[in-house]
Amino acid sequence: MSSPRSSTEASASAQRVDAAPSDLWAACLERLGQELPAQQVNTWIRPLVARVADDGSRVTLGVANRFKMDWVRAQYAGKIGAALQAVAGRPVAVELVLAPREAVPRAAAAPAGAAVRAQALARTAPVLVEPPAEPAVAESPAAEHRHRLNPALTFATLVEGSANRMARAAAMHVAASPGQLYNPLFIYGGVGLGKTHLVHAIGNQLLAERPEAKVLYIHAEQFVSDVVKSYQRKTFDAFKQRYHNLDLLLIDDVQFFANKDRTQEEFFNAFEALLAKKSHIVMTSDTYPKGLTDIHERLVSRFDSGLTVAIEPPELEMRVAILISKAQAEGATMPEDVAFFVAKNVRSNVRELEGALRKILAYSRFNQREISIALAREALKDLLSIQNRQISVENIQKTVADFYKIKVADMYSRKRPANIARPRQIAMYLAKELTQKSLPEIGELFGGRDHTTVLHAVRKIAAERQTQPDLNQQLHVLEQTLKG
Ligand SMILES: Nc1ncnc2c1ncn2[C@@H]1O[C@H](COP(=O)(O)OP(=O)(O)OP(=O)(O)O)[C@@H](O)[C@H]1O
Repeated sequence: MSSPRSSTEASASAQRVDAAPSDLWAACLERLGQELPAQQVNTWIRPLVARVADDGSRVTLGVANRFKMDWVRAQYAGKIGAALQAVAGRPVAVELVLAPREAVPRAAAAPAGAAVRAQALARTAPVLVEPPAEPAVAESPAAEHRHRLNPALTFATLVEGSANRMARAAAMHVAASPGQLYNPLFIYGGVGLGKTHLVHAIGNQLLAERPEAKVLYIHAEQFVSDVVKSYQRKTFDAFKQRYHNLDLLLIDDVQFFANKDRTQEEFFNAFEALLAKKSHIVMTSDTYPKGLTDIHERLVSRFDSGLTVAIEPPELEMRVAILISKAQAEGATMPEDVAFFVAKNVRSNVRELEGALRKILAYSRFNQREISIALAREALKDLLSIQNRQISVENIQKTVADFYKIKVADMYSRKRPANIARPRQIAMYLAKELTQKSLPEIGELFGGRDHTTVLHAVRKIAAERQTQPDLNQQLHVLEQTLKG
């Protein structure tokens, strides 16, 4: 378990040093080390190549590439400025610049000379480094290509499991060879299952290999709003310039294009232009292409013309692996038995798992207690009681009966026509998935059926879900409805 945050906060505030210019960056790193998780400091801040002005009024930080520059600026510039001010005892200007390549060599390249020393020093010990041999190049906003990627969402931080194996493999293929196979790549699945994470990972991977690639991540709603603005301002040329010249377009939640004819037309144009120049398009949606409503057929058929892959809700073991890995990233250790306990109780999606983990970590830090099942139970008290209250077999039977327009009484009846038997099997499957009830208990609640009948239904629906997108989609809707 990580040490409680409160004690480090106390020592951080006591550590005002009025550092001399030559020690300023070292002191700043030390302070940030107390305020932020070690992983963040080591990944993003320690590798910066710092140059402190002689009078200590300004610190210039060399960043390896634009991508890192965007992230450091958005996430850490404010914190770095505040830490510098705290340790210097007066405001210190912070400037981010692109460091010449040789000042911050890429890991793969053989490092040489002063630049190596600078980087090695910057990585291992918080010291003031010499100014780079060549003047640093301040980034010009005009030259900056804003890809809007979140650098934290990478393949490395995406846990693999059977739920996302195929989508992940296809995504990695696209990142390695964009414009070739699987174009467009269409990824669909329920809420919070990692679609956005996966598309960011594609963009981040491509940029890591080819920093000059023109990559854009955009949410479909933002695309809609760009179309509207271009319409109002009559700036469609600029719009085309922006979207038609990309190497990789990552567009999230295309179901938002429904009923927006002009947007669909512009997207169709961008789509055709990008495919013609062998650029890659990756889309996500909450449903498979033919399940999209109010989107023109010509667009739907194009969505489906490359590879369409689903991301399923993660199975138990994958949920456990995600919890353990996310806890580790936060600098905490989650014992396996606790991870199993949480994963068994939080089944819906990864976003909810993350929420549960955050609660447990905060509860543990606040109370200065080790993470255990008892602590997790207390931390998740509200969530667990809501779940227990909401998902009952009766609730499932009613929801499924409503959805398929049959009578609730048919859930217990002996009737066998397919339009009744199938929803009943679906309800049994959901009862097994979403409640803690045993097979015999479920059988009892379905009109006193044998547990083998329930087992047969559960296996049948689980298998069909893998091969029938329609059924899978209906189950997603039912699950989301039941989980509220
Ligand atoms: N396999 C995974 N391993 C690690 N983290 C994951 C995984 N899947 C999802 N996550 C995390 O879960 C959270 C939700 O994922 P994400 O935003 O990608 O979901 P989504 O499918 O795009 O959801 P929505 O449809 O609501 O936009 C993110 O913080 C993401 O990093």
